Amino acid sequence: SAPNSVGAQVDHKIIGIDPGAGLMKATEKAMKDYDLKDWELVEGSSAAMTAALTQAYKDKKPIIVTGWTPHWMFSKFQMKYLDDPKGTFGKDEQIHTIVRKGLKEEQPSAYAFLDKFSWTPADMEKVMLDIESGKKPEEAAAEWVKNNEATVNKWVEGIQPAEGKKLTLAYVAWDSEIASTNVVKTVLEQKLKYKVELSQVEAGPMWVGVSNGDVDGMVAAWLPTTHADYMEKLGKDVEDLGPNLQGTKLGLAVPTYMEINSIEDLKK
Ligand SMILES: C[SH](C)CC(=O)O
Repeated sequence: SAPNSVGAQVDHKIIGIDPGAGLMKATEKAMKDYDLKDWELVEGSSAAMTAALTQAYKDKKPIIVTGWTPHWMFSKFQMKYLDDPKGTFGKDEQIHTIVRKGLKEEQPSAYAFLDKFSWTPADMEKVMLDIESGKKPEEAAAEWVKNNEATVNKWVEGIQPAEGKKLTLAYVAWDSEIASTNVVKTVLEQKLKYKVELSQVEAGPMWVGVSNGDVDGMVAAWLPTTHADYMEKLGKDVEDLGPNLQGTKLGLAVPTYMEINSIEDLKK
């Protein structure tokens, strides 16, 4: 590509996240669909990607990252998704709550709440931004629960507290799921008196843990496309309680100070 092409400017690198994320599979597919032969998708983690983005943005340097909505990067920075004319990244998706088989019989209160839990991208982004600006996840979650009493009470209305019973939730350290899982933990503990343990794992082990009953559930299933592989393999061994958030989005994201507007522009 030309010496001052965007490829040359970013050393033909797209800064990705953990390899098990569906977003990474979608990006690999996009690199094929758009024939980005000499490009590399850098594997790492959500934290490493946001650190690289923060540094590049501070230095007003070009950077292309695997992005998703909800995410604080779109409110903290001036960011834009690259157009995806081939539709590789799919359309609006949802985040689902998935629980182990048997939870309904053994932990009816937790099951009833997890079935009711649902909130908006704005709710999630508020908690994410508080965590990004330095609050501990449990603090940001407790604050959101305190400030959203009406919503929370609707979630737990008529559900019997489960004094001291134990519950384990799995999640992957994506900024969005750190926020949602801590809010769910706070409600289970404060309102339903469960003792909740969080298990931070990669995406594959998260799905496997719920399917074999090692963990009680998770609120981190990006469907229908992003986690389609996991759902295909393990869907019959879990119970899908449906969406807890509507209107997610995946794609390649860049600071608005970059001229490019489409994935097609990466080929030049
Ligand atoms: C990075 S998104 C939160 C989820 C996924 O891509 O699997």
